[in-house]
Amino acid sequence: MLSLLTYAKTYKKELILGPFFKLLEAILELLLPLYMAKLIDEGIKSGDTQQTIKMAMMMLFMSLIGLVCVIICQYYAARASQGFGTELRHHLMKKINALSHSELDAYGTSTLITRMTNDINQLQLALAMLIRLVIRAPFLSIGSIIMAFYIDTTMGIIFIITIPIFSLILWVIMKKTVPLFKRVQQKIDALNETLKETLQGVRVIRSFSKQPQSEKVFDTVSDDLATSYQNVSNLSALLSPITGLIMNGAIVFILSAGSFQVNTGHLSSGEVVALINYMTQMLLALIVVSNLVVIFTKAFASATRVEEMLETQPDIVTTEKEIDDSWENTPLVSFNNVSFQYPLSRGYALKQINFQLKKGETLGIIGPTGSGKTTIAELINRSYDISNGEMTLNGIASFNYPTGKLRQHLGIVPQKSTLFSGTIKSNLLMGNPDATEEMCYSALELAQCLEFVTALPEKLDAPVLANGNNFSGGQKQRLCLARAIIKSPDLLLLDDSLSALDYQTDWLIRKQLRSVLPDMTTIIISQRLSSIKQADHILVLDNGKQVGLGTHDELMKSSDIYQQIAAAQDEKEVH
Ligand SMILES: Nc1ncnc2c1ncn2[C@@H]1O[C@H](COP(=O)(O)OP(=O)(O)OP(=O)(O)O)[C@@H](O)[C@H]1O
Repeated sequence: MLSLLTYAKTYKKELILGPFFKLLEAILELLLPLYMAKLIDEGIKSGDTQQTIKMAMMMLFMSLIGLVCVIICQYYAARASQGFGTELRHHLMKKINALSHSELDAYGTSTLITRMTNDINQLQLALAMLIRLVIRAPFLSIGSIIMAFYIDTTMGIIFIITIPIFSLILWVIMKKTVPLFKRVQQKIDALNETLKETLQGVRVIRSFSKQPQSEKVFDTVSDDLATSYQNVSNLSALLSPITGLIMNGAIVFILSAGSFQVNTGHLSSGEVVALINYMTQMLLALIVVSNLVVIFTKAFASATRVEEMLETQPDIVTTEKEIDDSWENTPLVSFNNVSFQYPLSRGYALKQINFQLKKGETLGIIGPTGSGKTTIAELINRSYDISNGEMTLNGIASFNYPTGKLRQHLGIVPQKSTLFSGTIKSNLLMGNPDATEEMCYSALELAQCLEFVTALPEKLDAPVLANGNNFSGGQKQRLCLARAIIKSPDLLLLDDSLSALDYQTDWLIRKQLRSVLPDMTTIIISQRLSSIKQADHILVLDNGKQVGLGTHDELMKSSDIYQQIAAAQDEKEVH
């Protein structure tokens, strides 16, 4: 947990001055009961009005100074804790962006969200409390004991006896709550996961009228979280009454022993009032300590989860070597006996794949569902690294190609169209932040979406809802294509990304791409033969194996599977 404090290093001043001002306030608070005793013994009891007013004014003045110190401390605590949280979130986001797809799959989206929000909030709270209370509370507890000894040794011993009893109770409760807090965090992850799935699939759930079942699943997960919270709360709730019981018992003892000592002349009544004040101060300080224990227990569980992420070493290693970044080399893309196995999966998704692609050429990839087509795109993008064989891009072995540089040359249109909330323009600028309006319109024209975008009243500034939910499947695909084209990539990868379009639009897009960007190397993954028929090379996959490579005419003679696909699609077109 301490290692995370490095993210607060820019707030050294706040981390030192915050506790310092709180300490000043605690010293003043510790002196107040002494003045109270003087006010009673030397002022009220002796009927000395001047001394009473003097002491009262002194107490008021000290309280006002204390108030100023508290305000300054709160300010520093807020600055440091919020700044620390922001810094931590920034580094966590950076780490998430550096993780490979397999690592992200292993964590899951929900836990990433919980760690980014709930866990960092807990850590922010812990830092604020550290500044505000971690010195003040023990200082007040110890100071109260010293002041009690200063007034009367016997009374000081009563203060001392309460400490180990209290600490034992704290220790027992803490030992039991730490694992429960960890469980609560896991349940929050589970709730987020269910919520995410339900919201993402809300249309499907409604279309199948499965709302009652979906609510039942949600209720189960929600009840589970409530039960875990209840278990923790039941234990934590024991803290206040137990500490209150012990301390109030001690006050009763002070009162009875004190009244006896007042009668024998060993203590003044003002000193008994001061002792009760010190006992109350210690009581409150110890309750604060117990609350701090709860806050730090939660923060400890959160810190472990945040540290785990920050310490994860991305399995896609990128070197910073100087490389030839020209994308003029031949072959531009080469697979040499490439095999690949997804982490945690049993078999190979791709086995011994071989093909070469020159600049400006087009490769079509076809094959039944699950045959490994998307996996090839994932390997080229270095979302995953190959397991065996050799893959070169621009003549450089993939392992040596820094991912950041590599991806600048790629334009990928994924199978699942993903748009982000904002405007059409903001989505296009993701492809090329420097693109002018003219470039935006040219890309939209190439992707055959100029017509529907210009028909919108706001045109390029038309709003895009989260996931592009205000556009049709085909419109989303074309906007994603425009986003990829606008960066003028050296290699365009279309992963079944024109499937929602009619044959005419699909054909028009390919024709336009060929005539406007003749030098662009393209890989078209498709289930439709018509989309890849014209390609310079066609790779046929079946169950991860390469079962054909050639032109359409060659494959029509040599590949059984290709012939079967052609026959099936011909038949479909006839029907
Ligand atoms: N993230 C993953 N983890 C484990 N296995 C995966 C993962 N993604 C895909 N696979 C498996 O790898 C194989 C190839 O999947 P891939 O997505 O490449 O097929 P595809 O030919 O693109 O299929 P489709 O035409 O349906 O999109 C499948 O058996 C699939 O179950």
